[in-house]
Amino acid sequence: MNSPIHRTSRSLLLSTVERVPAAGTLRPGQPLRQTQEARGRTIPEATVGRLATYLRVIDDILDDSEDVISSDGLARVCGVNSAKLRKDLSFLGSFGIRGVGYDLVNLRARIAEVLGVTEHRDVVIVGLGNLGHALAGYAGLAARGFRVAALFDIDDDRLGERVGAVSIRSISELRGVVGSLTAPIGVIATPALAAQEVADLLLAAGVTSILNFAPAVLTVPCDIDVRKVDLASELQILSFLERRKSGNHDATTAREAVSPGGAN
Ligand SMILES: NC(=O)c1ccc[n+]([C@@H]2O[C@H](COP(=O)([O-])OP(=O)(O)OC[C@H]3O[C@@H](n4cnc5c(N)ncnc54)[C@H](O)[C@@H]3O)[C@@H](O)[C@H]2O)c1
Repeated sequence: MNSPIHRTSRSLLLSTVERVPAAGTLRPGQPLRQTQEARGRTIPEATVGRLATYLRVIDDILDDSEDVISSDGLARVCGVNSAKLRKDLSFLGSFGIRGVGYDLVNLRARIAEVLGVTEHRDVVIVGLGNLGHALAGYAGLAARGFRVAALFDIDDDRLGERVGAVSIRSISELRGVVGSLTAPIGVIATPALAAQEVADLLLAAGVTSILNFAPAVLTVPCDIDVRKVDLASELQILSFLERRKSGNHDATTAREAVSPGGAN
């Protein structure tokens, strides 16, 4: 692979943006209008992370048959302050109904569009051990707009085993199966030593977004997005912040550096 550059973080370019009418002019159920104005606006990565939280919370609220909520109320249930929520949502357009609150149906549609989950997005999981099984069987994926489209493992003993509605296939089938999907996200749940090899297979099959659970740094071209999930690192950060509570100066001054988003 030419000029490999490892990437784990960047701001996200909002390239297919439409801007909705100004606050007070949007009625519940009114379709969003497209303008040129917001094309190319950059959404900070921390905001994107919080948008996912807002989407989940809005789904819960809509399940309770509420379709309008005040800005303070939405901020409270999302666990952020209302200034931050308003700033985040300003990247999407305006959804406020003056004196009433947010139109949740339109707001949900807009967030889902920005996150690319208006239709189910395919996910393929490689490595169906303990973690892979848990991920593949996680009902929350479907609820949040993702479809487990294919499962792959190198272990012959696992082939054909069903996890939910999907059978585990041989890793040798990955290229053909994944190549037939539309913009799938690849999830790596193999041992660390196999992670780079698996990433290379996913890239060769056309995958451009990878969620890596293996404790390994992946080398990928600069146009590939890699997100890493590391439970142990998160625990280490909490451990670090725990020191802060006991008055440790280093932890106090570095808090912003480890928790820039602060949404969760
Ligand atoms: N990010 C986190 O928070 C977190 C938490 C737990 C585990 N992990 C990591 O997730 C990975 C999986 O953990 P686990 O407990 O499920 O391990 P596991 O040993 O139970 O499962 C690993 C699976 O990967 C398969 N595999 C190995 N090489 C492969 C290859 N080249 N192609 C396809 N499949 C391959 C194995 O056959 C096995 O089924 C490990 O790297 C572990 O360190 C991360």
